[in-house]
Amino acid sequence: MASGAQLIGQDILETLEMHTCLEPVRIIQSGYPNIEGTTILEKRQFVTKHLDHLRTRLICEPRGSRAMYGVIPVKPDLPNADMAVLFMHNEGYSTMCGHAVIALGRYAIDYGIVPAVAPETKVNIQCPCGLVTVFVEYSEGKSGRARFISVPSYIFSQDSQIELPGYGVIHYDIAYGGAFYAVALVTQFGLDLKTSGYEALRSAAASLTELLRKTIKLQHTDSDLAFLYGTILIDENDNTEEICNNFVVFGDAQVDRSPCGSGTTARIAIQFYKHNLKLGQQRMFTGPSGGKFIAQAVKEESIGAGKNGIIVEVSGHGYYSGMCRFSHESDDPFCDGKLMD
Ligand SMILES: O=C(O)[C@H]1NCC[C@@H]1O
Repeated sequence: MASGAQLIGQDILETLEMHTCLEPVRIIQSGYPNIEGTTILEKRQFVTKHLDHLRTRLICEPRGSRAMYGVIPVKPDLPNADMAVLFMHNEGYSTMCGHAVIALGRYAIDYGIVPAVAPETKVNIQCPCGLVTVFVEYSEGKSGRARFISVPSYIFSQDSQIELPGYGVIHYDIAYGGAFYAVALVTQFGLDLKTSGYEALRSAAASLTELLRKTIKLQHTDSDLAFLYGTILIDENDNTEEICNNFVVFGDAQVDRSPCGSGTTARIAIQFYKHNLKLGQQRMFTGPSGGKFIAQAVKEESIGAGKNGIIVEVSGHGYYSGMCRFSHESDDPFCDGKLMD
């Protein structure tokens, strides 16, 4: 096909495509209508209520897939934020996303949102969960690896158990890392992270998430954040120097290809508060793609009500993979996309 071919259809949406450890980061560049709201959580409510057809159009098939993940840049409402973002996935809008902020750190430099500073550029990104600071390596005109400092992570509940039909009694913790995750040992499901198939792992984790969403009540000072985002299946290496494996299933049975940045911060909180990790001690995490993050507990901080949380740093590398221009035709019965397998 000749380059410069004309795009047929209407309402062009332009995106920049990145990924971190294979987990997609589809960043809206143009075509989104004005997003109303003063605070970032009001903006998140606005897109949920009024613009969700654009999320499904961009995230679901045929433009995306069950595994697609997107970012909508919005105007920040915190004075020290360089940029603000909403995150979207196959079911709705996330409150935190580590793999995306790792990619967005580079994007902020390369697309002129912040001036590049060598050897490391600081970018403050306002996320629905709060302000996340990203430090991006920069040398010889090129941005690279990034480390982010997240909002405080903490254990919400620990050593709980529930009867999960088809699997038996499952013991789990719930931890917060900008979003709430259930964390459970994979062996309880009769599975193994290295040898069990992807589908078996996905459906085990999704079943636990679904049951817990129906049965437990989470609390957060912002009620918009008080929901269970997903489940992290882990193996028994919290107290060793081995690589920690994360199999993270979030949204509607969406499998994170990366080790999951926010899940990693939640997991570090569990390791730290269960005395399996000290301040400053680094751990390597890997996910289904084999891509790796390095994380460490940086310091404790009060989260109110006499409780402490842990500030976690996670590092990884995001990469550019292209740009897209999407359209739709008004007589297309699938113009707003559909979630398939
Ligand atoms: O890295 C993360 O935090 C995200 N990846 C997909 C699910 C989470 O939002």
